[in-house]
Amino acid sequence: MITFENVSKTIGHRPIIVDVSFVVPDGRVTGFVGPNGAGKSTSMRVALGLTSAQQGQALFDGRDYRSLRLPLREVGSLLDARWLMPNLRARDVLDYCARTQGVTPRSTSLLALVGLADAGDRRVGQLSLGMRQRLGIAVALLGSPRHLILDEPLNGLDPGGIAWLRDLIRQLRDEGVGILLSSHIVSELALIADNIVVINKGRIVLDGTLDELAIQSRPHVLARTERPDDLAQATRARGATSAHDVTGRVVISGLTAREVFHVAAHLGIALDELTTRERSLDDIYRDAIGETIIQEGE
Ligand SMILES: Nc1ncnc2c1ncn2[C@@H]1O[C@H](COP(=O)(O)OP(=O)(O)OP(=O)(O)O)[C@@H](O)[C@H]1O
Repeated sequence: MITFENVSKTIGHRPIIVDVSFVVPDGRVTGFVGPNGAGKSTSMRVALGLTSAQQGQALFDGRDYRSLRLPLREVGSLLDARWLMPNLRARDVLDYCARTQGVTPRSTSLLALVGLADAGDRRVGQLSLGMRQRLGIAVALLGSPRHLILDEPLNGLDPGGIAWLRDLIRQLRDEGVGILLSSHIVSELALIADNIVVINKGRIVLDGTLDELAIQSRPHVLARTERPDDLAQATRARGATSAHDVTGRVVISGLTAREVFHVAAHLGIALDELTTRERSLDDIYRDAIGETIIQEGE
């Protein structure tokens, strides 16, 4: 298990991550999502001992990364595939990392696993971004680690590569590996993650299983009328929550479309549009990061 315990990091006077706490359980995929600059990479870099935090700690089964004697055997990571030495051949990168980490070299089987069987003799600098991502994943898997930290691993992969990596991640999860996987796109994570942790402006703003988040997906009724304030007020009087979206529609939760229709009819409010919208995981995410299109009514 990976545990982030109240991790805070400031650069200059600027808080970069603030009191970050969450758990990456074994045998689960934890999706780590947030907008650009939210603090995902910094949290991962703190965990991997690449940068220090002023407060708190991240532990792998209770141990600090820097205290691990042969880290590659316990923690695999892919932060930025551009770091890979450009002049080395792909096979040599794997052999070099294996030798320095006390891990049995198995470059041929790993290159095959990540779909680079024919590229082992090519220099890293000649590989495409997607191919370097695949090589980086091979490096992460060298020591058959129990924990994986993957920063935007789907970047640069073509649709076939994305499907391949999802399958590989599921397979590793089923073998008991605890995987922390970052992305900007929550719907992309929903296809693979068991848990979702949302970070925004350096703070964790949502943390739950996909099932827990699904419970929050209450449907909304959207109504367009020339008397939006009257309709919003009338539905609130019936115990609903109502707001206006940026297109001027009234957004009502807590009543069905049929009930909204009756409220409007009772007051003689003409409706130009009445629809029900499920709240997607993306809506919940956007609410959490304060990007929702819904503005609270008066
Ligand atoms: N070495 C640094 N010096 C100054 N600011 C930094 C440094 N490293 C990161 N930051 C700032 O910290 C904030 C968080 O960056 P971080 O890379 O962790 O975000 P992120 O969520 O991974 O973003 P992205 O999705 O764009 O990769 C950003 O505002 C970034 O500019």
